[in-house]
Amino acid sequence: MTKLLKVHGSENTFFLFDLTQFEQQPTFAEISKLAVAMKAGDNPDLNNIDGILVVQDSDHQDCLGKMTVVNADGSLASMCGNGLRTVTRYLAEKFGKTKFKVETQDADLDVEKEADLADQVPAYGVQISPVRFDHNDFPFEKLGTDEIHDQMLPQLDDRLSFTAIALPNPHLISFVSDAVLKTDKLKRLGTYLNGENPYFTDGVNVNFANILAPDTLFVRTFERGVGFTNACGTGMTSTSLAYALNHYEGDFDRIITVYNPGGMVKVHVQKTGNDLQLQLIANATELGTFTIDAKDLFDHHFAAGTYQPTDEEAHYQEWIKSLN
Ligand SMILES: N[C@@H](CCC[C@H](N)C(=O)O)C(=O)O
Repeated sequence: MTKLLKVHGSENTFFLFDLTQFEQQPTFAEISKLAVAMKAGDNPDLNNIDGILVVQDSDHQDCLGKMTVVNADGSLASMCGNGLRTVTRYLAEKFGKTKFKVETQDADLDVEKEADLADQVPAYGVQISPVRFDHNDFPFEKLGTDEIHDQMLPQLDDRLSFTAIALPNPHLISFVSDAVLKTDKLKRLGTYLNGENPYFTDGVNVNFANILAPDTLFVRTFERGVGFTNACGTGMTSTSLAYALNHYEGDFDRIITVYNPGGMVKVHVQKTGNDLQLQLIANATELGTFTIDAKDLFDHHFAAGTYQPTDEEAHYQEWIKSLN
């Protein structure tokens, strides 16, 4: 039987799919179709996911595994911060290690176990890298600039200023008022920039952030390949970096607290000269296991499978209540 583990980081929810359980591994084309079919189906245990996190063996030094991110629309993403925490927990428990590396598309990232946030709310810290600003590294064009640092882009909005950062998946960030957060501006901009448009031809994750207090943010993200999500790890990390670059001159070493619709994370942002180091720290929650015959899974006969929940979500929700 095939097992898929349902997980979340700040309610950014995925099926973690360990391909090492197969003698003959499925192709990414099959996994992309699986993500789309799960999302389109009417099974509430399966259709509320943001994507599939594929775990494979890695032959890179110190890496316990490799993570590949498949968005809910079947497209591939170069990185996923919330997903990486859940993959880190999975590999940590599988191999009995607390500090190691995980191979991702563009980098082997340092990951580690952190202190639990509360009883049965385990937390992990993951490095987010590389950091890119230049339009040659992640496509944006016709905006009249090679990099976008807290600047007005009248092509996109007549009032907001923006920063663009790739980690290495692409993010557009705007610091907005609470009033703007309550409008449909994020939905309209996110939908536009992830459809056919002349500026971000490969789409972009769009993040609107509200500054709640010094080093404390609320971030909402319209994700490429997904739409609105409860939280986007690289979105919150890129937004924390944009905040620190806007507020601190020279070198800095700050812990930014970021609230999101699904919970709260900490982002450690460090700048030393030209070197930028980013770490995302928050929960890695296991919601349940979906067990199904491989043929039924890839034929999308999901009714043939069974879903067994854990009781971790109740503990996570208790922790959320304790934040208020
Ligand atoms: N939710 C993720 C980012 C997922 C990838 C994104 N949809 C993209 O296509 O870039 C995160 O937690 O970082």
